[in-house]
Amino acid sequence: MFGSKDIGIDLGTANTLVYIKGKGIVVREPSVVALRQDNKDIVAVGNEARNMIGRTPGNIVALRPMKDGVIADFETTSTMMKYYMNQALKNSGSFSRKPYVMVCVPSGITSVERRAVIDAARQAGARDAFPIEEPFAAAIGANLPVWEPTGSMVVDIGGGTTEVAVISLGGIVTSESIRVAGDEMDDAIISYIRKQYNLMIGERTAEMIKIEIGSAIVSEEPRDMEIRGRDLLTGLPKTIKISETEITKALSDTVTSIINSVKSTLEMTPPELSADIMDRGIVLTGGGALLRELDQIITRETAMPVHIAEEPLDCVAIGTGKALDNIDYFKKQK
Ligand SMILES: Nc1ncnc2c1ncn2[C@@H]1O[C@H](COP(=O)(O)OP(=O)(O)OP(=O)(O)O)[C@@H](O)[C@H]1O
Repeated sequence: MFGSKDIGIDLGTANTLVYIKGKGIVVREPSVVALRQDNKDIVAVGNEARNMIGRTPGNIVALRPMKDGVIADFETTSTMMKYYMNQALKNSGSFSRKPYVMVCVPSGITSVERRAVIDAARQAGARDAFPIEEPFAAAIGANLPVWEPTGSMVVDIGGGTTEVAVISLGGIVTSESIRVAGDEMDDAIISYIRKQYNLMIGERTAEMIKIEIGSAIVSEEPRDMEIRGRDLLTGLPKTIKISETEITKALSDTVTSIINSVKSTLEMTPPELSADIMDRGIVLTGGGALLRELDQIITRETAMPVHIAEEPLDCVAIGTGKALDNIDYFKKQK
């Protein structure tokens, strides 16, 4: 309909993105909320709240309400979603009618929580809201032919979960979801550095190390990096130098879990669809797809071609938005 601006929301455990039909991604912020502990008043949302993680005074807490793929704090999650929805609606001018909203929710949430997210979207001004499964949205966003009778395999590596799915004819044929993804990589780096150097580092430093020198396979010229933390023996701040080789070692268990999940999904895939995947290759989406050499190690271990989607961090949001083109399909499913 002319003038309609339906909305797709990727409510991710690490990042929340809002996509408006015809405009693209209009909100891209971390899924973080800072709350006053006594009365639960919201102090900050998104980037501002993220900068407070590990730095809040006693009465304020900065939290990720969906960390680990489950909604730990449901009310805060709904408030955060409404906040981003309103922000997106405000920035996009007037509407000829209330928008339809497609929400991609973490796969770990229960059906009750799923319904509550949909209700929250309605309260925030949606004409109607529909849930969409994460790997399905990721595959649409990666331009895979999900509606056709051909097998496509997507591996979405987010913050809290890795979702592996084979899709054909508009449905998920086989899938696996594991609670191992970007956050687990950060935790592995934190515990490696604590064990090896007696140095305590925070989540944000661990993520920075992963992005700067993390790799699934050690490169020919391994890089290194200076990091700061708190010496557990003296209690004082300390700077050390760590190498890519060490971080690759720290990440190896996480990477192996992701590879095993891809392998077991392939084992469950009907042969005709496996042949299609062999032709087209496995597509990686989500921020974790950006870990250096992850595509190479999956190719090596599965003997399948592997590609990283264009803009892997945006795939789910774009797919959620594009799914609005097939709104009738989702209405029928509801
Ligand atoms: N260059 C990079 N290398 C490795 N990891 C990265 C890179 N950039 C981002 N990440 C990681 O990607 C993760 C976030 O990805 P994404 O935004 O796709 O997750 P999400 O959709 O919020 O989470 P989920 O899919 O679990 O709901 C974080 O763990 C982040 O550290």
